[in-house]
Amino acid sequence: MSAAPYLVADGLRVALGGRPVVHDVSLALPRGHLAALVGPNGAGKTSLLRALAGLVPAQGRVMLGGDDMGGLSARERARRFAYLPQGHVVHWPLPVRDIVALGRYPHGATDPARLGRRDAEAVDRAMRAADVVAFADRRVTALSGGERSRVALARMLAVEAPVVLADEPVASLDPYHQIEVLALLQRTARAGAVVIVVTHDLGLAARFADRVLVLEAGRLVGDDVPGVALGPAPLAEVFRVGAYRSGHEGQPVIVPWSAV
Ligand SMILES: Nc1ncnc2c1ncn2[C@@H]1O[C@H](COP(=O)(O)OP(=O)(O)OP(=O)(O)O)[C@@H](O)[C@H]1O
Repeated sequence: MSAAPYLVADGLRVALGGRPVVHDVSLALPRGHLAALVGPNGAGKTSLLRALAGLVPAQGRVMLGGDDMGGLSARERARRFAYLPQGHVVHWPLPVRDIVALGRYPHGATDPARLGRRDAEAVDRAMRAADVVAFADRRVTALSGGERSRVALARMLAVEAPVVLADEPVASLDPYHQIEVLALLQRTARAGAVVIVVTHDLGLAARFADRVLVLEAGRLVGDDVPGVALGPAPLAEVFRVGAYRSGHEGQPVIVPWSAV
């Protein structure tokens, strides 16, 4: 695992409706790392992810492996940045396999019924990883909310992009699948991707992230290992909570406990 920065953002600024919502954010993340992006409601987490993926106009620069992302076509960006939007639920009455196959669209696979071997293998890998093989042939509209979330995750994984940006991917999942999905995103990172996961679950962030990015009112106010970025002072100042703190199996345990 190389510690050299791979995804680099320099002075990112986003304004929405004429109001600045991301202020001068710079970060540098190596391949192999899972970063949790945390912060109170409205802090700008979604806006920052979308700016990294080039999905919202932003000032500043995003570099990937030394390449400036500013000059790339939308399709090339879509191959490099797999993005799972917040609360993404698929409403089209299509079979799960076809929805997952849409993840191969940036690679030129425009017809889910006629995938080439590499695309079909990527779709199978993604369906196995997200644990949706059992309902591969069912229409996605006939699945539960949590099952649909995993289909959306599989579609994102099928891109097999070097950067994975997942906005609250475990919000609607049961505890088993929350842990499974974060373990899966951690494995995706270990296999060489940069993974950024937005979450409000500080316990899961502490358990799975190599690094925690703390956003407050559009500014990056923390960027460190979980035990430091989610230490007592930032929890009180940024999140206005006190927490029970311990350790288990070498990982920090942080359970938000009281409003302060
Ligand atoms: N289309 C928009 N036009 C104007 N302001 C917007 C728009 N979308 C979001 N905002 C504002 O931008 C700020 C950042 O929103 P963003 O969704 O990035 O925050 P967030 O940290 O992801 O929030 P949450 O945790 O609630 O999902 C908020 O103050 C929000 O009200």
